[in-house]
Amino acid sequence: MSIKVKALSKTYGTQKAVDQITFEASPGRILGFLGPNGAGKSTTMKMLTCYLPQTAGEATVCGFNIASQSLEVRKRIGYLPESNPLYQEMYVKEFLYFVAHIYHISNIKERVNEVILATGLVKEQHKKIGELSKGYKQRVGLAQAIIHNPEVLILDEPTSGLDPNQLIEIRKLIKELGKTKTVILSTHIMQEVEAICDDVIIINKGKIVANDSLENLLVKHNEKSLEPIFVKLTKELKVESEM
Ligand SMILES: Nc1ncnc2c1ncn2[C@@H]1O[C@H](COP(=O)(O)OP(=O)(O)OP(=O)(O)O)[C@@H](O)[C@H]1O
Repeated sequence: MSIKVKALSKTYGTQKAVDQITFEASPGRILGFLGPNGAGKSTTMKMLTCYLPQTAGEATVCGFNIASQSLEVRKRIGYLPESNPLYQEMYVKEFLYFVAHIYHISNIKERVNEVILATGLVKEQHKKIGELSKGYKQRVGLAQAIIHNPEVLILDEPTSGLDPNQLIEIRKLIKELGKTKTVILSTHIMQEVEAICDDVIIINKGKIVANDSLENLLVKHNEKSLEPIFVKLTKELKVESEM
């Protein structure tokens, strides 16, 4: 297991954003992290990537503790945050060189060219990031997440804003990466999970309400697709009683 999460919680003031979640993720599998708006997905990802300290519980990434060994954890994780903050004034290639320097990558020129190719940025590599379309900015975000060849990839809504052609390309790339790495991705697109994920966690109001392989989940709920399962497990009780 490269990610082990045990009773991890995050409280903002009095609100429990993440409430004692426990799960594991292993290499060679892609884990889809689903939940309605505000369920706690981004908060969980921020804790796993050491951007946010947990309130309680613990987690390890590749055997390193997220609270006490954050440097070791960060070395092994590639993270695409939800808002994909990029330096708008930098050129694509310049930015990737900059990130590669931070990670002390030895063969920088070769590696930057590799990720530019892998993320389909060849034509845009000499543009300023601020001048790119949303989809291409997303690709730059992915490129910076994989540049140090991390064992674990945490991708917060990696395909949001992509056109259907880009979507297919990026999903193909994530699927390829998932063959050897541990990938956790959050998305609101159920078809995306069905297309690329091996395992599924559904989180609702900070608590895990489903944690299984995609296959098992469909069998257990006797459904052919994920959407009705998601709705059943996350709908408001009020709505339920009205039906
Ligand atoms: N910095 C913060 N301060 C206070 N509350 C926060 C903060 N960040 C998130 N929250 C709250 O924590 C809860 C979980 O938010 P989070 O962003 O983790 O949800 P999410 O599942 O990623 O949602 P979405 O699908 O909308 O991106 C929400 O109720 C949110 O308002």
